Amino acid sequence: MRIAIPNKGRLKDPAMQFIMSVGIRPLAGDDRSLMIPTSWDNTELVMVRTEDIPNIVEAGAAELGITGMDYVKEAGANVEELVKLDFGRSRIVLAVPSSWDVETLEDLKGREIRIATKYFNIAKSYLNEKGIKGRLVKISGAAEVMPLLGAADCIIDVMSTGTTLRLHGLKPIDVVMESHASVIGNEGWMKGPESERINLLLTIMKGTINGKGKKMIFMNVEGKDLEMVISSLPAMLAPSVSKLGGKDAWEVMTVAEEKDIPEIISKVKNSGAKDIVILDIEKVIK
Ligand SMILES: Nc1ncnc2c1ncn2[C@@H]1O[C@H](COP(=O)(O)OP(=O)(O)OP(=O)(O)O)[C@@H](O)[C@H]1O
Ligand SMILES: O=P(O)(O)OC[C@H]1O[C@H](OP(=O)(O)OP(=O)(O)O)[C@H](O)[C@@H]1O
Ligand SMILES: [Mg+2]
Repeated sequence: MRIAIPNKGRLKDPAMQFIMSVGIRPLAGDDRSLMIPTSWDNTELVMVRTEDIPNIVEAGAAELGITGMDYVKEAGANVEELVKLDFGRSRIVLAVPSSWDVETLEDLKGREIRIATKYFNIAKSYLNEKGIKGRLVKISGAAEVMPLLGAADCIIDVMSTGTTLRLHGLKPIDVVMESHASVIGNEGWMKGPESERINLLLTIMKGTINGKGKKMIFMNVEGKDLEMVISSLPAMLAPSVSKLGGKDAWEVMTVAEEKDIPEIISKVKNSGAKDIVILDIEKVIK
């Protein structure tokens, strides 16, 4: 099985970290190697450009890939979004010069504008859908400088904090699309010879995401305090309680969100819990 992951850009590191957290370890090859065998049998990582991954997966050259959904849409690739990931979030916006007396899309109607973008296809269907007359200027990056240069009037580009837009005298007036990174698959993966292994891998990937930000908490509680401690705990279903040998004491175990841990510690300690142990959760497979 082949998994295509970005070899450059801002999705490269989080994608590799995600693959490793799933339990797939790249087996050291040359730093510049673009095909890397892994600790999983017959599973290799193919290191390619983020924007090429939708086409590579559509062609079946890799069964799975990690890329941005903006690039999936731009490529118009026939692939399936299989696992939504928690990185690569971005917003593609239409931005115009701040000096323009234009606040909404409506204000642009009737004007002939030139729009610089690397998202040519996304921009084309956006303009059609919104009924805006615009000539697209295809560029490969640094879109924000194009209006300053006079190469275009406006841009359609990625914005995250908005700093780059401001720095170049631009303001966003509409969100064209919201994007995030995902694991994508070839449409035919369910019928392919690798389908069982892919399915298992997807289950583990989802389990890894479910486990993020969750902790397991163990504590010892005397019988007289048990009810009070249990009532102050969250749980996926209910806390599990087991008797400690020989005395009226219990071990209580539950799963909680990391952000709730300080409050839980304070509550259960005040209710009489002792020997509180908190452990990381690697995966939660449902
Ligand atoms: N602030 C951001 N700027 C650009 N892309 C972002 C940002 N935040 C998230 N992304 C997402 O990351 C992906 C961009 O990856 P890509 O490797 O093409 O660009 P990059 O990191 O800017 O590298 P380069 O432009 O140098 O090739 C897209 O899916 C995009 O939506
Ligand atoms: O809203 P901000 O927080 O300022 O971030 C957005 C900027 O970051 C990216 O540029 P990048 O550095 O990837 O350069 P590129 O345009 O050449 O890809 C993106 O293309 C914007 O220019
Ligand atoms: Mg970039």
